[in-house]
Amino acid sequence: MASAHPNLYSFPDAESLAGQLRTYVLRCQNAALARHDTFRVAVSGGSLPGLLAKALLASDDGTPEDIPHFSKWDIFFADERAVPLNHEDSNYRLLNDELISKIPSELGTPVVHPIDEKHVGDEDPQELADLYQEELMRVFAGKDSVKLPVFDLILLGCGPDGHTCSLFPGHALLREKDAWVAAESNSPKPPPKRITLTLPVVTHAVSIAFVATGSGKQGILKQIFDLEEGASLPSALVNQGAGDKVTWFTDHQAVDGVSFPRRGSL
Ligand SMILES: O=C1O[C@H](COP(=O)(O)O)[C@@H](O)[C@H](O)[C@H]1O
Repeated sequence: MASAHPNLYSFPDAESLAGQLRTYVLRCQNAALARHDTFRVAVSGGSLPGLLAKALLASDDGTPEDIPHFSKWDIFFADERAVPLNHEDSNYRLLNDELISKIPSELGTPVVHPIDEKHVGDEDPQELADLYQEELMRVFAGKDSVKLPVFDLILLGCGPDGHTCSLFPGHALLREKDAWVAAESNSPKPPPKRITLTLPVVTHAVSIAFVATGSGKQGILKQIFDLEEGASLPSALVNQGAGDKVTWFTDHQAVDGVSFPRRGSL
């Protein structure tokens, strides 16, 4: 368990949040490119892709640090629903519609790693999860044996029940220790069948960012940051496991009533 605390930021509106999210993501990108000339990022669905697109499709400020080098990006999904890639519930489709399809050609084209569509109709999503884990192993491990992949950045959402990725409160998947990708057959939020990165993979990343906005997140953020009873929620477990590697991007509405100290600028 990490001893340091997560970083909590709160902004007045989506524009200012998106501007700071851009700075943060591009700092992670630039550090990763300096380390290994590639940027391996996992992205969630829900409200995140829209804000991420707002951040990354904005004009640059003219400095070399402020340019997304998408041709160096490997984009994975922090979780995905067991539906075809063109389905309205697909996180791939959402990210593609919001961001990937709108990237100007001069910024390059990322390598995107979707789930294997052939298995979305399976009764049990385990094979879908296993195949996605194999894809991660191909990229992160090659011929070596690696205990856990090291994402440069994982971008997360936080549901009003405290779930993140497709890790839901009280589910056995929260205790998974070995698998990199796990199957969820009974998601309380539809659709029920999904795959998800596991908690050890999420907390092992170099950097982890949550984006949570709006009054609908108020109650759960208070539980996660201020109250003992929130300690077992999946998003709180990420805070506990990764400490100051975690940065929360919220708006004032979402953290209204939260006592945990927060800042307004990176
Ligand atoms: O079902 C999901 O929900 C979470 C949270 O979504 P949000 O709209 O409340 O931000 C999301 O992070 C996850 O990827 C998605 O599959």
